[in-house]
Amino acid sequence: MQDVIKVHCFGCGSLNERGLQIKSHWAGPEELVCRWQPQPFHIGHPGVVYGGMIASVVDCHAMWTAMAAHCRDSGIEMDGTALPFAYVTGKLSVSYLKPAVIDQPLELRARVVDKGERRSTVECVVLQRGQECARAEVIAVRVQPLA
Ligand SMILES: CCCCCCCC(=O)SCCNC(=O)CCNC(=O)[C@H](O)C(C)(C)COP(=O)(O)OP(=O)(O)OC[C@H]1O[C@@H](n2cnc3c(N)ncnc32)[C@H](O)[C@@H]1OP(=O)(O)O
Repeated sequence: MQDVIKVHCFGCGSLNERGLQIKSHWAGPEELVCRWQPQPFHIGHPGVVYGGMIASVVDCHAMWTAMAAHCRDSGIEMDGTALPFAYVTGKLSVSYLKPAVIDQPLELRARVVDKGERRSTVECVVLQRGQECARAEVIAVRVQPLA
């Protein structure tokens, strides 16, 4: 999905060479998936991924989930042309359930579970080797495109 909209975002921006360059894609009618391989410098405790990095990946993937779901619901094509809106993070709440090891990829699975006029509540689970290591609830708020 990030292949068609090129941005500088630290999480997903293909134009940010120091960013995480995450990619989110639909995996079924409601769920978006993102796979991300932590790098050795994303470490917190020895061998364990720094929790703030997990929050960052969740944050960006959740915004894409809100954005993609809104485009789908509104019949807006994500074809590379500028979108008439942006989503920003209003709230990000992460529960860390198990340490995530640094040398294995993370899989994020997110979906919109509730939608207000401009707010989308996104639930995201973070899996490693099939085990849930974190779970998050993110509030994404639709705003005018940011310059
Ligand atoms: C393609 C690139 C992807 C980039 C992803 C980047 C992700 C980010 O890092 S974004 C940066 C971090 N976030 C920000 O800077 C946001 C800063 N905050 C703001 O700009 C504002 O407070 C903002 C826009 C969130 C809300 O302000 P405002 O537009 O006045 O909202 P308001 O009218 O009060 O509320 C709109 C809706 O959002 C909800 N809402 C707003 N803020 C919150 C919040 N903090 N918590 C929960 N719900 C909230 C309201 O309840 C309301 O819900 P509903 O649609 O159901 O009625």
